[in-house]
Amino acid sequence: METVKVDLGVRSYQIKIGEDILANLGAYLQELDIGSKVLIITNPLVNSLYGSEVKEAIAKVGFDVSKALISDGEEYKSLETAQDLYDKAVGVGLDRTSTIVALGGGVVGDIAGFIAASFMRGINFVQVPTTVLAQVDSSVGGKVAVNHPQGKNLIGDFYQPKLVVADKKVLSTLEERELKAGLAEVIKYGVIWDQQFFAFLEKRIDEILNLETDAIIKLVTRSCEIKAAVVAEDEKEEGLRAILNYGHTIGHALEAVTNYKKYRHGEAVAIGMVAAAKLAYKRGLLDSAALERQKELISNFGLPVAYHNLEKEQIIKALSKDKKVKNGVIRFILANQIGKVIITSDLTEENIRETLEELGG
Ligand SMILES: NC(=O)c1ccc[n+]([C@@H]2O[C@H](COP(=O)([O-])OP(=O)(O)OC[C@H]3O[C@@H](n4cnc5c(N)ncnc54)[C@H](O)[C@@H]3O)[C@@H](O)[C@H]2O)c1
Ligand SMILES: O=C(O)C(=O)C[C@@H](O)[C@H](O)[C@H](O)COP(=O)(O)O
Ligand SMILES: [Zn+2]
Repeated sequence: METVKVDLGVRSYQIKIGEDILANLGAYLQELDIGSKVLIITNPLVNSLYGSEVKEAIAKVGFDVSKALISDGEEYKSLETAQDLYDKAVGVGLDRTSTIVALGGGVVGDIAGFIAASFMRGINFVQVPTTVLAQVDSSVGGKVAVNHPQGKNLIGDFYQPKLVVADKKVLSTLEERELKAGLAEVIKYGVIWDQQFFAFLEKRIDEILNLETDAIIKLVTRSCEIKAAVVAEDEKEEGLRAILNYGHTIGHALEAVTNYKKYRHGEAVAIGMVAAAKLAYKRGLLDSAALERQKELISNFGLPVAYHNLEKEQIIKALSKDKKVKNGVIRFILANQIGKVIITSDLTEENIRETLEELGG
């Protein structure tokens, strides 16, 4: 088993990564300083696949375990769903020593974390991510949130889990589209931080798409190491952490204008990364070879590199809701080579319009 530490002083925690480790979950929880009540938050699909195994693993060591199910889909990462979950938390009698376990992808993790952060002003939180995206990104770093109809993750907090347990085994049941969507965030790490990792991804496309254990464990571990390093340096996105938003400025706008229904988060980020690479090329930051390498890797992982049938002006309007906007100015994360990015607002509206035009399919 691999272990990655997220170094945050008293809020430090471990990410355990391995194959077939879910059965040990109860034992891992026993190592934490937590009370007897545990509420697992999951959705019907993940529950049908792993709910019993996880509940049993936790209950067999003596915890008092309940479960809450939320509807499956990004559109349910909402305040309405949160209200149902608060009702459940009160109903099963959680107290300040209780623990919420998020069992699912990023949607479950983000909303379960939001409940953990706010219920009784904060109770224990453990992430058991079951998608590639959640294992490499959303379960780590403490961004918890629900969406507002006009913008992604507009209501949320920074609230760290006490533990993350990523079991490679559960990825075998993922739909191909979900597997590929998660790989967009993995490509992101290569572009923002580690050109060798980017080259590893270019070389191991088939093994990764076939979920070969060595390649996947390496991919999840390296992604978590990079995210942990960034978060340890800037937990609350006062500076550096914004680089984890590479591809998200336009990506989030695409999700919002399509009511969170047309694109998986990773797909929108994939298109957003192509946009960011084109913008960087136009600004003379990035050479054409590095632009092409990004486009090619995104496309080789079966991810979209353009959008279709959307109004450019609507996307531009949605950009103004981005959380990186400061005093009305949009900030972009742009690469100046594979493995290095800068945060800049030095872009004209013309640059953005032109790029959206080119990406418009
Ligand atoms: N907090 C963060 O730092 C952060 C980072 C990246 C993304 N996110 C958020 O994460 C969300 C996207 O997460 P996602 O891509 O995991 O989507 P998701 O949570 O919607 O999961 C995708 C689909 O896979 C299913 N699923 C989950 N695990 C499965 C398994 N093991 N086998 C079969 N099916 C399974 C789910 O039921 C769902 O239908 C977005 O809301 C995004 O904003 C948050
Ligand atoms: O952890 C971060 O920081 C990220 O930006 C990771 C992103 O992949 C993720 O989608 C995040 O939820 C976006 O955050 P937001 O603050 O732009 O909503
Ligand atoms: Zn993301």
